[in-house]
Amino acid sequence: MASILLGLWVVVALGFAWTGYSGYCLYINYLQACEMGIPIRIIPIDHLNKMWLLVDKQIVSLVRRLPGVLGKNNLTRFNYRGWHEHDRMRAHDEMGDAFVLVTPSHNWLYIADPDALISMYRRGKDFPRWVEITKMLDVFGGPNIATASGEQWRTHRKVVQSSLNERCNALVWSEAASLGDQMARHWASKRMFTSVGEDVRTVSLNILCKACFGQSYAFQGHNDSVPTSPSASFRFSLLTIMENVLLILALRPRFFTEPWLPLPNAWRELSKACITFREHMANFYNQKRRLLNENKLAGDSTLIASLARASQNKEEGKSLTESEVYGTMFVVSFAGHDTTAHLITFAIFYLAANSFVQDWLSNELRRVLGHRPPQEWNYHSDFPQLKRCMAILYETLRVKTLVPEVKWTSDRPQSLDIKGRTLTIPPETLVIPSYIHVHNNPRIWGADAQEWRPARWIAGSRTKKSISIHPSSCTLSQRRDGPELKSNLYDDYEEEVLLSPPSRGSYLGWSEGTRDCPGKRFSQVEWVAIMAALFRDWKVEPRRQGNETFTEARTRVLNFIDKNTDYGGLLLQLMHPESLPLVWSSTC
Ligand code: HEM
Repeated sequence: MASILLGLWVVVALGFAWTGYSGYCLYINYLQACEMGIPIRIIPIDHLNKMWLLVDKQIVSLVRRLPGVLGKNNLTRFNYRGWHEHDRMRAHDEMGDAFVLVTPSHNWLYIADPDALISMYRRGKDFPRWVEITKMLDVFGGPNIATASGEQWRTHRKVVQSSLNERCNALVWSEAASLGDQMARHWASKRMFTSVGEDVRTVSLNILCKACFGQSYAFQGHNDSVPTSPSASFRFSLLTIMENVLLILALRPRFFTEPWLPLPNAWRELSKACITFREHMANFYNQKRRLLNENKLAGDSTLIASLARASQNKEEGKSLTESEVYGTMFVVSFAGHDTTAHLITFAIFYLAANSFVQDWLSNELRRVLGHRPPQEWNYHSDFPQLKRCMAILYETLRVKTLVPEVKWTSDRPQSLDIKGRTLTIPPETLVIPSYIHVHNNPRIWGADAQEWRPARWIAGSRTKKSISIHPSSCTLSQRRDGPELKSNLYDDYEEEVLLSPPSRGSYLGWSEGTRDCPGKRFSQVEWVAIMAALFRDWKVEPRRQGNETFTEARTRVLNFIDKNTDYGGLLLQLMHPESLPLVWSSTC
């Protein structure tokens, strides 16, 4: 009894001590934030407190039920993952181009001025990535390309970039076209389907496995897939890990593999997945290392071959440890497949709600690809012509920017000009590009900035004069004056030009500066080939409910996208796409 009381007393005392210490840190951070002279909001818990990450939304939704200010305050507005997705433009509209959220751990400075952002990206040394956030990704080894900094990061970046080359892109193209085609046929065989989220993830993971790890898998639809072969189990283990990524990042894989812990069955499955994933990574790596030692790796430029070479490199500053190799394999798997997959899922739902955009897209696909089967599509000649496919990618990533970024000032104060005023930012301040505000700003994108309208990225003959100089010189009104989609008037294909973003700093989908996304081209090639395979000969619609008209169904889909956009794990995604059934049919 005495020991229980003592235990309770210790817990309560620790609770008080922690609260007192948090309050003190919050006060110090508040004083520092005041020095910037910009609007301030105070929140009690840091966004990236690991335990908070697991329960933030549940707790906030409970607190919201309380009456008055108890339920409506800074905690319920700003203190959970993805708050900005729900708040949209409000915060910056209320507080201007820069404001700060004060937490006990750090001050979070949000910036929405594109000029200030681009100058921040250009000064990569003054505003490096805050690797503490990505360090969570060192779960299967590391440091890796996403978590290292300085010289160590440069070595990682060179290795990864050297393998994500044009040869890799050509491989991505043919694999994506073939798998996209298999997926389209699978959906057509069901006609009504709900597995878009899982199937698209399978396809994008298979492409990544082929292009980066040299492992080829045929498409298997969701529920049809049983991990029968050792190779397929790699894919399943990675998918299981991705689905539970937050749990793994918070508790680490070791927790799940401790045999003596009484874990629920679902967690035991996760434990198996972690072990299997590790075994596969080791097999892939050892296989390449053996080939390298036997001088049989020449001509293999896959990521895993480059990693094996780097691990055997004896030159100082150019070699990677085995743990770094595994860390990079995991991070590239994570960064390279969920991103594209979530974006394609959004696009399929947008297209289901916009049949005239599907017609616009398939006109281009038929003109460029004719009746050629996917295995005859050519990366070098076909890909650059599929501008409408790219427009749909740019537009989807504009309205659904998946990857949140965090930079910081490290151990020094930094100054940054924001709309003609120089802001002095204290050391250790986190700096967040407010991409939602930048990407939805009507002053940059026009009055319809909040709408998903891919044609804004295409300039046609009516804008020919300005586009013949340079696409990015196209003005806002010329962008708005793009091809009239609904009537499909526009057949003067020769003159279509894919536009660049209106100005630097106005489009942040793949980030900017030295730490931008090295997989940008990979994802573009993958996207275009999948879209081509899906929409040249097929179309998608929402399954109608009762006597619902097309317009009513369209509104339902658009509302569904709005309501279900959230951070499931670390990325923005469409939650529960399976709850809105779609119909897939041939247009031939
Ligand atoms: C549409 C798909 C994609 C989007 C929107 C995207 C976006 C981004 C963004 C915004 C960053 C910077 C994150 C930060 O600063 O914290 C990033 C980094 C990264 N991305 Fe992507 N990405 C995509 C696809 C890919 C693919 C296909 C790969 C690999 C095959 C990849 C590999 C990486 C890696 C390794 C990094 C870390 C780079 C570094 O720290 O130097 N990404 N990505």
